[in-house]
Amino acid sequence: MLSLPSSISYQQQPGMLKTLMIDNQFATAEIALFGAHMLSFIPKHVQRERLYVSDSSIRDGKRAIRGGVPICWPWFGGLNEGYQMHGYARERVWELISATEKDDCTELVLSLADTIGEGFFGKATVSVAICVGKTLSMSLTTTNVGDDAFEFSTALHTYFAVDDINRVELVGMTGDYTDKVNDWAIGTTPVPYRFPERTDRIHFNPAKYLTIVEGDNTVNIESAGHDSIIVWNPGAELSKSMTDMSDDSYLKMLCVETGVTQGKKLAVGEIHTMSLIVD
Ligand SMILES: O=P(O)(O)OC[C@H]1O[C@@H](O)[C@H](O)[C@@H](O)[C@@H]1O
Repeated sequence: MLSLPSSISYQQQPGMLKTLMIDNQFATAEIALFGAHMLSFIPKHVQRERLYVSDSSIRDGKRAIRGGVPICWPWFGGLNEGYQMHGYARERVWELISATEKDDCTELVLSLADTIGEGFFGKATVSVAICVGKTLSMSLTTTNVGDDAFEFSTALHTYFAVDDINRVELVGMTGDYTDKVNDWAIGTTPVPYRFPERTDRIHFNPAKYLTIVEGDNTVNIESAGHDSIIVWNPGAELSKSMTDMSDDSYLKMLCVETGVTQGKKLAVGEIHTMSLIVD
C-alpha cells in the first residue's frame, strides 16, 4: 500500500464508505474513494465548512453521494434513457495513486482504474489531482489513450454550503443561459443573481472567476478548462421529494459547477484538464 504523509489517514467506520482524512496546517478535508468524491473542506483560517453534504445522503457504495463535489464523467447530465445521470465515474471506486506533502498543500492524485462503461465509446484515462491547502484545488485530467477520437462531457459538480439560500448572491456571472426548469428556454443572467426559487441553468459563459456572497461570508471560485458554469438549487418542492435530501436542504446549498457541457472532442493522444480552485 502507498505510504502516506502524516497529514493523511484512512477512515472506514462500519457500514460507511472508505475515506481519506486530511489534516494539515492549512485545512481539514475528507475524500471518499467512491467517486473520488470530496466530502469536506474546512480551511483553518476561516473555520467554515465550504462543502454541503446532505445528512440523508445514501452511502451504500452503489448510488452517488448527495453533496460535496461529485465528478461527472464521461458525460454531464442525462445521456439517453436508461443511462446513469452525470456518468458512471461518481459511482465507481477510484484508486489513490500518490500522496505528497507540498509547501502549500497536501496533494493527492486519484485515478479511475476502469473507465470503460456503457454509453461511452472512447478509450481514456481519467485522474484527479486534489490539493488541500489554504484553498482547495482540483484538476481533472482526461487523456485519449485509444486509436480513435472520442467526445465526452464532464463537471466538477460542487455543492457549496450556505447558511440561507435566501441571503445568497452569485457575483461575476453574465450572459445567457439555458433553463432546464423552463423547457431549456434561453434566459439572461439576472442582476443581482439570487435564488428565490428552483434554479437549474447551464450558463454558456465559462466565467473564470465567480464569488458566492452571503453577508460577510464570501467564497471565491476559479475555474479553467471548462465551457460552461451550471447553477443548481432544487428549491423547496423538489428538495422535499428527493429521498436523499431533507425538506429544507435547498436552504443550505448552492451548486456552482465547473463543466464541459457542450461536448469536447479529444483527438488520439490528446489531454484535457479542467480545474477548480475554491478560496
Ligand atoms: O440528482 P443528480 O443526478 O445528482 O443531479 C442533480 C442535479 O445536477 C445538476 O447539475 C443538474 O443541472 C440538475 O438537473 C440535477 O437535478
